[in-house]
Amino acid sequence: MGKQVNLYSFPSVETLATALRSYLISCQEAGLERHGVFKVGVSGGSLPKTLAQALLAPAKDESDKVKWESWEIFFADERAVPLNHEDSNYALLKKELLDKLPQGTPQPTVHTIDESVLDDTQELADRYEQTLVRSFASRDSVKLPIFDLLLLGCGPDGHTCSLFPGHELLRETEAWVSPIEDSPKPPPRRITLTLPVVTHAVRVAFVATGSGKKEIMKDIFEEGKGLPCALVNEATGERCSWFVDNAAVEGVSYPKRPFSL
Ligand SMILES: O=C1O[C@H](COP(=O)(O)O)[C@@H](O)[C@H](O)[C@H]1O
Repeated sequence: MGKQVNLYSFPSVETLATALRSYLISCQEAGLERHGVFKVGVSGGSLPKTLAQALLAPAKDESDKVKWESWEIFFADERAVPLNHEDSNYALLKKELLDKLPQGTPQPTVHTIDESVLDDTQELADRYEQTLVRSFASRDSVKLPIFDLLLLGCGPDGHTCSLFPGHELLRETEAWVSPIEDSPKPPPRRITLTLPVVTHAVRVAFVATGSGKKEIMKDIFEEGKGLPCALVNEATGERCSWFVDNAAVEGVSYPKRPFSL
């Protein structure tokens, strides 16, 4: 396992959210410096709620400002459902965060899936890949997109994005976005960023909270076991940071670091 992965553990989700805010602002500023925008991929599951806690807090000062107008938001994975469906990762982000932005806040650019091709997951993935090509290819490497930041979750089975343990998709080397028709977690039909895209990001941050995650955290950090989250750790090393609460890492021997930027 990549020895330098940063594991930050906090006594509460509230303290985690405060640190996550500082981290996001620093990634935002680095993105702005790099290419004048901040390109971030977000996940579904429990992440949007914690993200909202981090980002909806009022700025302490000018240097703590979320520059929403510079944010280009993509989805690390998405379910093949309409954008207003309760299983949609976009709908979740909208409900938890986007709809709660104070009135008058400049809007981020949000890149959603093309709802007109939901019945064909390969086409859905191809069209989302084209969305990435339009945004990334001209400025970044055309071989792989380079996200400024990917915000990922960790499922209780060690999955991240819609990359599941033991699934053949973990061996994908060409596509940027792939379809999956047999997700073990419902709904079964989804699209996901592939592992090479995930591990190519400038920074990767996992957010995992609650005691329900502690067994899988032991597996990921102590044995790896080829779990998708462990594969990301191994490939990204110090570019990867985990924001967890103490409950999620109870009994995990991997050294925790005090949070610093
Ligand atoms: O199905 C999914 O699950 C993962 C993990 O979710 P969590 O609720 O355990 O945080 C999530 O990251 C992914 O985006 C989602 O589609």
